[in-house]
Amino acid sequence: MSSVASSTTRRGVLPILDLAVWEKNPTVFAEQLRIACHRVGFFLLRHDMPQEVAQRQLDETRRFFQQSTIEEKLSISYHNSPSFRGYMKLGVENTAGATDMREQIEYAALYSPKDRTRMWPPYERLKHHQNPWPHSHQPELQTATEEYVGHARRISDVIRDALCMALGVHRDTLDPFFGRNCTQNGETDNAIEQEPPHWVLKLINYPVVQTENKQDKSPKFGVGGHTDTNFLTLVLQDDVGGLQVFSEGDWIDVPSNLGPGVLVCNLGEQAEILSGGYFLATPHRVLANVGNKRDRVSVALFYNPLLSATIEPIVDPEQFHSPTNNNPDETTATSALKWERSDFEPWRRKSNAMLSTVGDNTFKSLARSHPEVFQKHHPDLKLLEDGSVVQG
Ligand SMILES: O=C(O)CCC(=O)C(=O)O
Ligand SMILES: [Fe+2]
Repeated sequence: MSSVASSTTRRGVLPILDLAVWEKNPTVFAEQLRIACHRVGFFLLRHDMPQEVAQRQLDETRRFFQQSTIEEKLSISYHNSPSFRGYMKLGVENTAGATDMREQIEYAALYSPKDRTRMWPPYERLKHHQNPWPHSHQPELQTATEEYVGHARRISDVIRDALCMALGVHRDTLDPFFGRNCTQNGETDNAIEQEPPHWVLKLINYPVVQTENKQDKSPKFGVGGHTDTNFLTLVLQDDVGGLQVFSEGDWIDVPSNLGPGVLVCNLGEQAEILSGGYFLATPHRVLANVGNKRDRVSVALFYNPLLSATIEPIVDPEQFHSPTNNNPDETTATSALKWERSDFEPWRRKSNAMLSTVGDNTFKSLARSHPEVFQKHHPDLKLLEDGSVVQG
């Protein structure tokens, strides 16, 4: 086994995978991925997009947050978007009851132009044909981001195929959940693809937090501990650091000195369910940016299936045996892992049980996180305690 794969079994060290291995030998890559996703749920990925594309994405993101006036930022406010897209200022999001110390812009997949104002099911209303770009003062943000998303989506498609191989099923098994084919700029080619996977992109800024009031001992986070609800997340980060992963009982630091040629990847709850629990949706958090000289910038692509897809296991957890590895050490490690998995519970939101249809779950999460946008744009709907959305 290569040194890359063996690093996957070292406690406290995040596995590092290389897409070049997938190109040369998909079986070897799938095996490394299987171990990473079963044991850790997080891995670093040397990717194959041009590094300039990734660097430009970070630079344009930083420029937006550092150089725009508040009026320019608010000109693309998510308040004006029925599909919850646009700029969110510091303090509007919270995780586990604490305010996240970050500001962000949220973009998402593009769909065919159509009036979806009062459509049913409500998730149809998330399908927009436009994202709010800062055209007047930073048109480069759109160009950079669309190019970046095209690559990040293509890489996500590859990882999806590799995850199928890792589970011992045919590599197109997940196609009905995601559709196939995407164009370079992340937009839909309707001739080939009726509906795109519902990717969401967050451009995030974690401002330097001044060490405030000594009396206030409550820990602050850029984003508090959580598991992602989507299938796969790709994070491009600058070199400031602060991202941590909960693995084998400890919070471990994600290295931030590897440059824009490396993406941080993690699996979300949809991948855990689709794999019958074999892959982990691992808790992670970002420490508040205290004591650093610069803001931290990251760009997270949340790769989701089609909004209409229903998430259920594609492998039978009872029947499932590791497809390529019969090593008894691995079996022992796996049973230990199952026990440790209960440690994740504090970071799973109990009140936030996953709804099986991707669109229902996505709409519920957005409506819960942004009640004012929900009320403003969807006054005909009500969000019930259990997460269902009803008319009236
Ligand atoms: O900014 C990061 O590095 C990660 C952000 C994250 O985990 C999230 O937004 O879900
Ligand atoms: Fe996350």
